[in-house]
Amino acid sequence: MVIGECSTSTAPRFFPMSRLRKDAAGILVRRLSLPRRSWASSKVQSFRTLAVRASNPLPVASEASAKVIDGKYVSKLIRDEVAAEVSRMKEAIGVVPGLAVVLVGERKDSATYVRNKKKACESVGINSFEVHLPEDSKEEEVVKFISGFNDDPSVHGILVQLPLPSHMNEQSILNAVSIEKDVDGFHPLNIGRLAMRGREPLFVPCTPKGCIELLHRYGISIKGKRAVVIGRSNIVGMPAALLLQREDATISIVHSRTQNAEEITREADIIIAAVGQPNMVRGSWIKPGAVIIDVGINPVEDSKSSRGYKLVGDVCYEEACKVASAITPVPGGVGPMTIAMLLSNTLTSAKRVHNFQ
Ligand SMILES: NC(=O)C1=CN([C@@H]2O[C@H](COP(=O)(O)OP(=O)(O)OC[C@H]3O[C@@H](n4cnc5c(N)ncnc54)[C@H](OP(=O)(O)O)[C@@H]3O)[C@@H](O)[C@H]2O)C=CC1
Ligand SMILES: Nc1nc(=O)c2c([nH]1)NC[C@@H]1CN(c3ccc(C(=O)N[C@@H](CCC(=O)O)C(=O)O)cc3)C=[N+]21
Repeated sequence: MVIGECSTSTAPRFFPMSRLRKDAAGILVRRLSLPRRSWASSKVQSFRTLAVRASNPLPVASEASAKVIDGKYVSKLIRDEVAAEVSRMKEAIGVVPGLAVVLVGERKDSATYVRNKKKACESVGINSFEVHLPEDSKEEEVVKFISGFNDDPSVHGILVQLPLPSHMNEQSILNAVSIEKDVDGFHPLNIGRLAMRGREPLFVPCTPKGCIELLHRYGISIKGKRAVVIGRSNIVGMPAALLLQREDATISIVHSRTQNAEEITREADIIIAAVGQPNMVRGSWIKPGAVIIDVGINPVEDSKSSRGYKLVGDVCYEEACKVASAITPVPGGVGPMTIAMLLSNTLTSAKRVHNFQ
């Protein structure tokens, strides 16, 4: 068996993509023009019923198939909104938001992510700046570039691509990013404010923010729900749990030392999986009707793909979609939302510094 393979038995009944797209478009486009809390349509309602069932499980037929939460589609909507705001701002006050990306080393995946971020900036009219430093750079050199971007008024957001080479102290480098330009939301002051009642961070980390945005845009209520976050990293799991808590969910966090991960996860109405273990969450871990947000991006061997590998999530999609009421795919789920949130945070930063409403 290939590492990370989960179910190869009965093929699940997927919604045809064309129908799904149409469905999602019908729901989401309408909702965008309304305040978030009053997004009400019969389609939203019927979807919500599915999600709410989670707290009162009903038997699910073997043919059951979860709704696909289409992150690619929603991220496109958000990018269109950002593009419209960027051009409105440019016309009104002549300011174009700018994002600086700092890449250190030669990791291929990091280089791809940075290239994608650059393309995404271009697509919405945000200026992008990039510095690429060699693997053996000194920490002070990285900090010097960050300081330059901190002082540059045409830069409104700074992102230091992670992971950094192992000889570098990630903490001191991230601390060097001005909190006003911390569009990744990784500065301890931003995270601290996220954790405190009545305090507002300047920026919320992009991936967790993207997860919550997907739940909102699909009309899935969070308040009072039991949510389990699998993973407690500083960049995904921990801020995801804090955000869910701010949305009035009751949270459990599962990590590598958790003894009864499956049992705890099976209690959840909402699962956010951010582990980095291909297909770890199996069908048996999921309460019928639960909503699943799969953050994991794991390359697994695939001789059928021209790249020699394919990307899979932390959740066994084929099994999960027979039990859950809704699920994000990998790819095409949380990943594109992360980039959309980065663009949105950069726009917010530029608006804030220029006091542009
Ligand atoms: N879609 C997107 O935009 C993004 C996707 N990712 C992906 O999300 C995944 C997680 O990323 P990241 O948070 O950075 O990863 P980290 O490796 O930093 O954290 C992984 C977390 O999972 C926990 N964990 C590891 N193994 C197990 C296990 N067997 N059971 C329970 N918990 C476990 C770890 O526990 P412990 O703390 O005890 O070590 C840790 O808290 C990766 O696949 C990554 O590629 C990441 C960022 C953005
Ligand atoms: N400072 C910093 N901020 C980050 O936000 C950050 C980081 N460092 N380091 C690495 C992780 C990972 N990450 C992803 C972003 C987009 C996709 C994405 O768009 N994925 C596509 C697939 C892309 C493909 O096919 O290769 C998808 O899921 O559909 C994935 C992963 C951001 N991260």
